[in-house]
Amino acid sequence: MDARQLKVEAARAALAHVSDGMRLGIGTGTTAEEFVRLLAQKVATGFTIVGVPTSERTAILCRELGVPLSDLEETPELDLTIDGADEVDPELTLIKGGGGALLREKIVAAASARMIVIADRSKMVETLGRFPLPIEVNQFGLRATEIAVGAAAAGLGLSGPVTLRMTGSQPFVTDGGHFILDASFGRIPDTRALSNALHAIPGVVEHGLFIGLASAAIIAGGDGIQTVHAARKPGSSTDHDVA
Ligand SMILES: O=C[C@H](O)[C@H](O)[C@H](O)COP(=O)(O)O
Repeated sequence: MDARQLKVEAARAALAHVSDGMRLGIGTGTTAEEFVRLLAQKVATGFTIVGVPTSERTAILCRELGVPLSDLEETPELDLTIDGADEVDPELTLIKGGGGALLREKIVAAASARMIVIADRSKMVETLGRFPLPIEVNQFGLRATEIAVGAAAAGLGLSGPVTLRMTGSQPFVTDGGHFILDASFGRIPDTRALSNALHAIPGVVEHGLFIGLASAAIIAGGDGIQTVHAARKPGSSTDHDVA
């Protein structure tokens, strides 16, 4: 099975958790897009859901395929969010934001009673950090924020290049109008400490560590589907908690 087929299988397994009438957070990225395609097929047969997209990109695909949409103003509490991830560890702490949607994704996940992550097995790691950590920052004071991010990491014994994400010759701009710094710190043994340190920097809008948000991960591999459940009650401890 190729990588795309694995994403489709994870998305298909997640669809089984979607019930008629649900208020659904809809993620961003290539895996989430496979979910949208399958969801649209179900909607076409009369299945009723309302979706809150986590990016303009996802909203466009949903509209094209006829998936009914709402937003968090109209529908501030969601039953379930289905989203992809860049890395997933055994505790279901995630790195997200490879597609630049981490801020809206985190807001939507936090507004959901449950979050199910869908991914192919290549995203499972023992310790997060192989994938550079996306950090969404205000455009104002970019250089100062970049230096503060490096210093915060150094305080935790982490180091590595922090680079401004580009699209061609221009900085990548998120749906919220911010920039993204990609931080290649390598292994992140204490995700909560890094989360707290990054949140203490005024120019940091949000970061791509999702702690305590995922309830389950549906992981597709060549040998089938594995569902990993979170050990703790989701929402009881989030990445905004002080350690
Ligand atoms: O900002 C993008 C998101 O966090 C994506 O969910 C993540 O990058 C995974 O994307 P993909 O399914 O394309 O690997």
